[in-house]
Amino acid sequence: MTTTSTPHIDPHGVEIAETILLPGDPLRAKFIAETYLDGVQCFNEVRNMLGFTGTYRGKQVSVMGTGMGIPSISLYTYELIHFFGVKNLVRVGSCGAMQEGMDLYDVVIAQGASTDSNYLHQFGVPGTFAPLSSYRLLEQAKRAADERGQRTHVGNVLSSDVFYNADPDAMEPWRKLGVLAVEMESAGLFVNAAAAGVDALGIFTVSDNLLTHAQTTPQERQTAFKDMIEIALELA
Ligand SMILES: O=P(O)(O)O[C@H]1O[C@H](CO)[C@@H](O)[C@H]1O
Ligand SMILES: O=c1cc[nH]c(=O)[nH]1
Repeated sequence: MTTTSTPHIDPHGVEIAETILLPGDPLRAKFIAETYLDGVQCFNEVRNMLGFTGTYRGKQVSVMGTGMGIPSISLYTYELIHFFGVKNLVRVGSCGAMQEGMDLYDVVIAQGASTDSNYLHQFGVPGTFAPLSSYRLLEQAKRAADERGQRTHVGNVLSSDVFYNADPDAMEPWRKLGVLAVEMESAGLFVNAAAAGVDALGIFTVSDNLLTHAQTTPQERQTAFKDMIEIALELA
């Protein structure tokens, strides 16, 4: 790749790995880099959307914040894929669980991402496109989780444009269709990956339970999601 910078990413000569972990929170990206990677170099500070490259068990891997919502993750992943040659994009996020039997800190792996966003309309399909994760990455992540004895929920998530919904029952139709959890980015990531022929996955930690209203603290959202991060790093 010959690109040196884009409007939102300026790596100033630092390489970006083919595999990247993508938390919404740039401070979670910094935490992951400082906690798990060796030989870390910062590759992006534009808009404080911190990105880092290092090695994990000898393999090069990058990690970068995406911001919140489909518009934000979509522009960063478009640039990472089309200008910097990134091939495996693994979102590591928090989510709100909406099915019985899901506890705080459980790990959710997205097989697909339904959405209430208009982002997919630009692709002009004469129907509804189902944004799916990469089967290869999904299988690897599930295997890594099983080997750790980690309880996981695999299935559909909802990538919503709305965090504070005017309708208190807005999640009910999705819940009735078996959607496991709500977050705000994966459908944009998955359709960008599909359009470019690269691989993407979403792995989440349950930070909120929409049925019981239990929730984790802001500090925990930044640093306490160890299982999800360690599973994602197995994909490097
Ligand atoms: O923890 P992150 O990765 O930011 O993900 C979730 O948290 C944010 C909302 O608090 C949204 O970005 C949602 O998708
Ligand atoms: O309820 C939640 C929790 C995390 N992220 C979301 O988008 N919603």
